[in-house]
Amino acid sequence: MERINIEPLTEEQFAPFGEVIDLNKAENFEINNGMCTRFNDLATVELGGKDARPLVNVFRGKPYDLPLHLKMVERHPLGSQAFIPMTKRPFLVIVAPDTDGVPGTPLAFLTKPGQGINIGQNVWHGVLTTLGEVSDFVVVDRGGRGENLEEYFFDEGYLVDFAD
Ligand SMILES: NC(=O)N[C@@H](O)C(=O)O
Ligand code: NI
Repeated sequence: MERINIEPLTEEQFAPFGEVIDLNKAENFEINNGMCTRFNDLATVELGGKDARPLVNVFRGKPYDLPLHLKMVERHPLGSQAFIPMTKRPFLVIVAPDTDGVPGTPLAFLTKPGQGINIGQNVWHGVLTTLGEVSDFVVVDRGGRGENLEEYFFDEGYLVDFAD
């Protein structure tokens, strides 16, 4: 089975697939008489299709073991999907390029503690992959009419782990 090594998440490498949400780099300013810092406009919410509206959700992810046998990636043709961790725990992000409607070789990234991601509309990705312990994420994605989930099951799949 082909192996995929997990790399540190960088804006550059993730740029073709979406945005990295990092409060250390985000636009921010003081509000409420200096009692609050607003980290502003962290990601672009993409909403396509009929009656589209943003959904604000919490996903409580159970931890996966490594090595991970990646059997499937999915995409959301009608909208983006942002994952913002509610705890400062790294998680695994898997994305893949599209080649004529079929995912190419996936890439695997490990976030820094507290970093989130916004996966672009119609971008192939692995489902939320939590590591270590059950973790909550704020997830902002698209609601409305139409089918917003396309799944692709690999013949053999990939073994995802840290390099030896
Ligand atoms: N199914 C669902 O809402 N979650 C997936 O889209 C995912 O990317 O985790
Ligand atoms: Ni998804």
